[in-house]
Amino acid sequence: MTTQPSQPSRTPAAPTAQEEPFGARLSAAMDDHGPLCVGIDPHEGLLSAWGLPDTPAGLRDFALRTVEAVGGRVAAVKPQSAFFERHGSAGIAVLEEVLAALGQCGTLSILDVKRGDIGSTMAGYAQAYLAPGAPLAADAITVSPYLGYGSLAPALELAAANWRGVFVLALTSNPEGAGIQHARGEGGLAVARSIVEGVAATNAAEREQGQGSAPGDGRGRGMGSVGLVVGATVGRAVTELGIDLRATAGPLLAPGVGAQGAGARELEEVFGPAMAQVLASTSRAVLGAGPRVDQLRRAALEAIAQAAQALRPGRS
Ligand SMILES: O=c1ccn([C@@H]2O[C@H](COP(=O)(O)O)[C@@H](O)[C@H]2O)c(=O)[nH]1
Repeated sequence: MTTQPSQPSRTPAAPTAQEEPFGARLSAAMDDHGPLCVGIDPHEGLLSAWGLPDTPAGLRDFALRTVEAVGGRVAAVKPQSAFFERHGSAGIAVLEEVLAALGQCGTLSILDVKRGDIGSTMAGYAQAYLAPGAPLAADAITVSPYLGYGSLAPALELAAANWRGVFVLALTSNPEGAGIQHARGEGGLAVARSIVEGVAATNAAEREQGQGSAPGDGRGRGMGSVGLVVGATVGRAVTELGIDLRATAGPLLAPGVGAQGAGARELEEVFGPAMAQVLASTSRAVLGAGPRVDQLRRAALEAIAQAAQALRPGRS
C-alpha cells in the first residue's frame, strides 16, 4: 500500500465562496450530486486500519486521499475538526490544506467545529472560519446555540455577508442530547423548537433582504443559508416536540446515517415532509472502505444512491 496517493492539489489556498448564497449553492450541489455529505473523521482506529501512523503525516494522507476519492462527486464534505485539532498545530495545518483542496475541487466544505460562545468571542470564531481569506475558512460551519441563539449573531452575520452558511445544532444524534434539547422552556416550548424557530426567522429575514432563495424563485428547493443539525437517529422527536422543519426553509444536516445505525426508514421517520431539505451525513460507513481511493469512491457512490432513494424517491 502506498502512503503517497496522488492528490487533486496540495497547494494551500482559501476556498472560494462564489457570490451566491450558501443555501443556493448547496441546493445546486445536491441536485448535481445527490443529498449526501461525506465526513472526514480521521479517528485513531481508522488511521491504523488504513495502515497509516497516528501522526500529522498519516492524518494528511488519510484526509487528502478522501478528498481525492469524493471531491467533485458529492454535494459536500464535512471535516471533523476534533480529529485535526488532536494533532496540534500540524493537524490544523492539514485541516487548512484539506479545506483548500475541497475549494479547488469545487466541493462545498462544512467544517464540523460546533463553536458557541458569548457574542464577542463568537465574533472571533466567526472570523476564524467565515471571513474571506481566513486560513480555516469553510463554506459553512456547525455552531452550538446553547449559549443562546442570539449569541450566534456574529457568525450568522459574517456568514451572510460572505455567502457562507451556518448549521445550528438542534436535535443532535447522540442519546444524551435529548435531556437538554427536549426540555421545555418559556411557554412550554421545547428548547430545540425555539432554536428551529430562530433559524426560520433568520432565513426569512435573509429572504426579505434579497439574499436568500425563496421557494419558487427558480433555484430548486430554495434553501436559506442557515441550516440545522438534526440527527437521523432522533426518531419521533421532531413530531413530538411540535417542530416544523419545512418552515425553516433551510438545509437539514442529518448525521447518524451508517455507523450510528440510521438508514432510509429512520430518515423518513425523522424528516417526513421536510425530506427534500435533508443532507444526509455519513463518515465511518464510507471511510471504513479505505484506504484504496477506488473503494472509498465506490462506498461513497453507494451511500449517495441510498440517500437519494430514501430522500428523493422517484428522482434518482
Ligand atoms: O448530532 C450530531 C452532530 C454531529 N455529528 C458528527 O457527525 C459525524 C458522524 O460520524 P459517523 O462516523 O457517521 O457516525 C461525527 O463527526 C460527529 O461528530 C454527529 O454524529 N451527530
